[in-house]
Amino acid sequence: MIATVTLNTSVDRRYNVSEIKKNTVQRTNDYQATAGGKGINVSRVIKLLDQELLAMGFIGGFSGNFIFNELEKSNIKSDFTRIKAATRTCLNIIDENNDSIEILENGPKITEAEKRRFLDNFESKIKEFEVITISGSLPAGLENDFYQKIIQIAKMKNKAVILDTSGKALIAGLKAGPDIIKPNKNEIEALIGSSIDNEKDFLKAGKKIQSMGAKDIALTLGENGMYYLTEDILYKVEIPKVDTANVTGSGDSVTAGLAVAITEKMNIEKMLKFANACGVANAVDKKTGYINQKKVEKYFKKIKVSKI
Ligand SMILES: Nc1ncnc2c1ncn2[C@@H]1O[C@H](COP(=O)(O)OP(=O)(O)OP(=O)(O)O)[C@@H](O)[C@H]1O
Ligand SMILES: O=P(O)(O)OC[C@@]1(O)O[C@H](CO)[C@@H](O)[C@@H]1O
Repeated sequence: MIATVTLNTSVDRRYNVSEIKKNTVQRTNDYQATAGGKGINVSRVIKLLDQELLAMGFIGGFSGNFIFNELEKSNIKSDFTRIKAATRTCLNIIDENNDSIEILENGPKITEAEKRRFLDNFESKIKEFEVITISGSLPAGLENDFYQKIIQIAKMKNKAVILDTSGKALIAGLKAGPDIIKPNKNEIEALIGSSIDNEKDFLKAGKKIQSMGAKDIALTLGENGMYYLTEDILYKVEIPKVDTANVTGSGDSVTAGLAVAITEKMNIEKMLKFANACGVANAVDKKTGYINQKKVEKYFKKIKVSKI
């Protein structure tokens, strides 16, 4: 079974407007609230790919109940740690040209007792999991090494870990040796402090990040596909040009695809095609963190993976 860890869950609110304007009231009928936070998107996509999973993390307040109920409706098993503070809300406002503004709340304060309850519960369940995905920012009150602690628990039992986070949480998480990290361009540039403009730049950055503890690095590049670096091989993944509807959650769909690929023991080239097909399928759909299996199959056939 796959476990998804979302410590900073969120009610994601999408608003589509004709034009994003300042200093005026805008009304719309085209809006939606979804259960979100990166790992919740990962959970939904894993479920849409027909894999068994357990969603873990923190939820609190009405917004936390919303997330719990939405997962129940989708038949996604969850085992959240309830917190006193309320789960956050994140906004995504999209105009007719698909330009968007995202406003992300930092998230609730987690207490010492809540932290302990989560870690104890995670540790008690670890033997049930084959792959663990860990996604998103850390809510307030959690130290930067919290993901590191979770990964250490997983690696003690030889479980595969995919980590998708940024900044100090990523730097600390690397120390515990995640099997795959999934940064996007901004995240990897922030991590190494220089820009990545070509394969050579990525190879240099990737080797440095591997020396910090990561095994494989999946660098997602939006419409430009992905680079994937293992211990000794750099792969380039080329994806088809598509008309996008909402790219939010595409990275999470890639994480879901990677987790499913590991569970199904796909070879690396198939895994890269499959994960990117999930990313593209999410990008063409209006819903956040959502894929249609038929579209995944369609894009899978159009994706090219080459060794560099
Ligand atoms: N405009 C696009 N057209 C086609 N495919 C896309 C597009 N944007 C993203 N994808 C697919 O999704 C993958 C992940 O995208 P991206 O690099 O934007 O991730 P991300 O920034 O982590 O996303 P998010 O944080 O919103 O989940 C890409 O590698 C690609 O396969
Ligand atoms: O604050 P985080 O956890 O980094 O990001 C949260 C978030 O922007 O990521 C998802 C897209 O990947 C959205 O559904 C969600 O609201």
